[in-house]
Amino acid sequence: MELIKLKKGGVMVGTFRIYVATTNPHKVEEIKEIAPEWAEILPSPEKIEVIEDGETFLENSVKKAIVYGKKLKSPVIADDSGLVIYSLGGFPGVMSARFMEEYTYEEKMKTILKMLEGKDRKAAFVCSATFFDFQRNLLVSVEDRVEGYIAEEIRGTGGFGYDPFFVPEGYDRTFGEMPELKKKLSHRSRAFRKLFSILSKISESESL
Ligand SMILES: O=c1[nH]c(=O)c2ncn([C@@H]3O[C@H](COP(=O)(O)OP(=O)(O)OP(=O)(O)O)[C@@H](O)[C@H]3O)c2[nH]1
Ligand SMILES: [Mg+2]
Repeated sequence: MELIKLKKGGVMVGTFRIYVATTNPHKVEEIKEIAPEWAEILPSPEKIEVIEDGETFLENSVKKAIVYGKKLKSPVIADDSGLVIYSLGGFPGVMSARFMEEYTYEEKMKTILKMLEGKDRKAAFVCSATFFDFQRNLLVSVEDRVEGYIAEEIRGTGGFGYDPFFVPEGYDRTFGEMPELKKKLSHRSRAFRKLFSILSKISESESL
């Protein structure tokens, strides 16, 4: 059975509805911006509690996809992502959201800037993107990252989370100062472009 019934004689005959297994609306917006025309990306109709006890972005991404996919009985995509600072041993990593959870991102970033005094500032954003189709018991996971460094100060108000102090490689402005470039450069757009391209290939192979 074709994964994505979209084309008859090369003509688009429909879209493939996919819910995003997330509580983070910024993620839904960023995934929508890069999704292919055949994918109808929607926020989950319900917020489902997922204990993110995985040690890696991959484990948490797969867990979110399976928990939401089983509950919604619909195809879903999930994203577990975070900031990795190499000189701090990969901190905050999978704890990026839970680090100083009760504080603002401004306060979180100020604390990390203090931790980085005199240290190497190389960092990366990492995103593990997972597709899960409950009916077909099909799960696909990919991961990608954007390398960069932590700026000396917080700059810009675009994007979300730690964007205002992350400078992607090859640029001198933070994601917070150039949110429009995230679409091209970010860990999320890279990971989900990879994922959507794999799903297209699976669908094409099934219709062969
Ligand atoms: O500045 C940022 N720009 C980004 O593009 C980005 N992507 C992830 N993150 C940070 O990493 C954690 C995600 O944690 P996370 O994957 O568990 O997501 P979340 O808890 O927000 O929602 P959910 O998907 O788990 O429901 C959060 O602290 C985010 O701030 C980012 N920060
Ligand atoms: Mg989370």
